[in-house]
Amino acid sequence: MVLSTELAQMKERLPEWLEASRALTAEGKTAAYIPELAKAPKEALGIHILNMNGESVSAGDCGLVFTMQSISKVFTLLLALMDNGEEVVFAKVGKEPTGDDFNSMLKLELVEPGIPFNPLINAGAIVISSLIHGATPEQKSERILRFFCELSGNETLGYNLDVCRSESATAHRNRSLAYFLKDNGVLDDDVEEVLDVYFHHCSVEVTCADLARMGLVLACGGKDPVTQKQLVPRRYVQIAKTFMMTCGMYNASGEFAIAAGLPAKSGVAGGIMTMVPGRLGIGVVGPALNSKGNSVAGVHLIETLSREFDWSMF
Ligand SMILES: NC(=O)CC[C@H](N)C(=O)O
Repeated sequence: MVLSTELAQMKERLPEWLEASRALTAEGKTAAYIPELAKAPKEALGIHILNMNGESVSAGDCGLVFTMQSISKVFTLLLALMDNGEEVVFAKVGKEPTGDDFNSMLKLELVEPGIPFNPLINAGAIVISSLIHGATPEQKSERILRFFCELSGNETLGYNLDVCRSESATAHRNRSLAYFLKDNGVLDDDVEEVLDVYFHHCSVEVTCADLARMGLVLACGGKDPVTQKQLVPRRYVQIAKTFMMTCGMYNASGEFAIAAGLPAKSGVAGGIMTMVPGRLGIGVVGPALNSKGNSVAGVHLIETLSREFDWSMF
């Protein structure tokens, strides 16, 4: 009841807030280090918000299709935890934010034992890709895609292979990270095979509505509120949401936690998945990024909504 009132208020004000945030896209840039991502419409901004009763509101360019990029790391972490358990996963990746860029190598050399600080930076997510069960890279990717389909309630999710190839062709930094990890004894598998899995899950295409649904499952402790199916153990969802709060917005996570106070995960295609725990799933896209790699207008829009509706968890 209360929620419906909230959604009705949102529906009314959302277009105005969205346009105010859209103005910030002029300050941002699309990701250029993956050439295919540079083609995204820079001034686009869209949002979809879904509640547990299946009611939703959306505004702006919510029909835009984009690749998940780093948002996928939250879900590969969940699958790796389901495949291996906490002990195995956290022997290979840490639990701490880095304060460095998402693709930084710095701490891998500086801090013993040379494992990635957390599963949401590139180095950590590459290790997580290697922990997904499957006999071949294709089988691992297939399991990941199925899992994403289940969580989004969208059986038609697939890859953007142009983005996948574009990333693979220019992934000098991620290759360096992976070889470094191999040398540190953190990666057991063949580097190119692990990267193949990583590039594929980063290039899964979604809309804001898909992200909102996936966020809602996390907001509900791993239970799909539509089907009432427990898709992920609650404990693992707790872990994933904690990482989203501490590391989900890269090295702007502290700033975002203060401004919005919500678990969130961004990707370099401009997507942000966030949630109001126990209540709402939210998907946002705005391909123009700030210097930390987060959607400049998307961050502003979520911060506005959180302030207006007093969503901060703190
Ligand atoms: N921050 C991101 O979204 C990074 C994901 C991207 N695929 C990369 O590895 O660089």
